[in-house]
Amino acid sequence: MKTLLIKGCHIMTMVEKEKPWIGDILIENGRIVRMAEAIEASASTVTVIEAKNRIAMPGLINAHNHASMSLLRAFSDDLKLMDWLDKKMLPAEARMTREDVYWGTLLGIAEMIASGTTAFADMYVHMDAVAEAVQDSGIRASLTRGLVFLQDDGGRRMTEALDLIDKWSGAADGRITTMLGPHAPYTCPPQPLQEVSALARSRQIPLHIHLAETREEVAKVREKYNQTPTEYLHELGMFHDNHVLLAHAVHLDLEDIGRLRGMRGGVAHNPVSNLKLGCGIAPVTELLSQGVTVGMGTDGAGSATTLDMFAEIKAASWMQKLHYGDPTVLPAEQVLRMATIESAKLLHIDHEVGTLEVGKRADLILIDTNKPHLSPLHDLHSLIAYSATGADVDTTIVNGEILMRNRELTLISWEEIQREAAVRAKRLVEGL
Ligand SMILES: N[C@@H](CCSC[C@H]1O[C@@H](n2cnc3c(=O)[nH]cnc32)[C@H](O)[C@@H]1O)C(=O)O
Ligand SMILES: [Zn+2]
Repeated sequence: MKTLLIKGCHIMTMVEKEKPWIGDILIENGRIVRMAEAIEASASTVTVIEAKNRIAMPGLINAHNHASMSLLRAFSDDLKLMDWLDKKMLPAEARMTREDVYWGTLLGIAEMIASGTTAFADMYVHMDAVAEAVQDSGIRASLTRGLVFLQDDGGRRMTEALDLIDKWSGAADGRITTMLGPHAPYTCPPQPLQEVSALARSRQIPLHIHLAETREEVAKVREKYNQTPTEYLHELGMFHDNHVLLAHAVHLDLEDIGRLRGMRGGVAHNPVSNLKLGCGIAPVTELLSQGVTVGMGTDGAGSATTLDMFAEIKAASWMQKLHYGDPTVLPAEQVLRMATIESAKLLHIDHEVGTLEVGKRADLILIDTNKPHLSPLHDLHSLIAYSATGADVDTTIVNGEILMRNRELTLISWEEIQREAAVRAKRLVEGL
């Protein structure tokens, strides 16, 4: 039996309104089996982590990503989203081989593990390679083959999407789950969108889609269908009896927010990507007040340039405070819950992860507070939300397995990833 004992840490469970306390965490066979003030190591205990000055919290969950786009980081910044996508990303992506996607995804995963992310939702191509990277690295992920329906491809994308689901759902000790991923309202006409929604409903597969990211998108959809993007999806019946993960949801009017009320799934807020692309401020406070689940993601490193969820946590809270001119909006504990348990709900894995609770999977991180910018220890939620960065995470654990210890990756080799990524990244963007 694999046993891990973490001793003497501040335990921040992220269960609503629970105050942090100091104690030990016992992990057996990938699950948290006990949390108490003092737990003695037994003979079968394999590993003991002395965690004085550390804060233990649930691993962060990145609810919207294209991990392999890490290969395109800092290649074409400061462009409008549609130019960025059409002129830079899509041509570079058209060159990507399966091996490129494997190494690109590992690059993204290395960054995620090193900044305290233990699960992510990914929409991309060559998803077999993404799944293999998830399997090899020990992280958890919800995977979907992105479906753009602009040209007839003889059903190839859809076949790949279904193959991913059949082959990888529940794989890697249950670390891999899958979704169906129509890309966005402006790349998916009504008929295929309706078909994918119906298929998702009949097979009870969650959906993952971009929504209302830019003003241009709103104008495009208005011109084509005389509807808002949210209305378009709603009228097609997508939200009816489907779990839907909506990425962005920046441009929603009050009626749109009403359309999302009571939906299964919810919104993945990507504040840094929205800021950097000048998209706008998503109506997070209104969505929350209507009871819509709001989690958090980074989007690909091609736009956000970093996969550090601590940057998203700060941006999310500060954007709402700025928007309302009110510092009481989106407080520390709530924004941390968005990056953990609320994101877990979007990935449909909240029964297993997202809080530190006995019986749940041991997906957790240790943050080293023995640093000037993390002292003193007044309110730990505030400290983590507003002062910590990904580089303060010193240990990352998924399913009870240590993926990073004292900032050293354990299962994957940074040297190898760096070497492979550098060569591939160069080839992908040559001449673009
Ligand atoms: N191009 C693929 C579909 C890939 S799905 C994931 C796509 O989302 C794209 N993407 C990344 N970030 C964003 C974003 O912020 N908005 C819209 N699309 C994005 C990304 O470039 C990638 O092409 C095909 O035709 O089969
Ligand atoms: Zn995206």
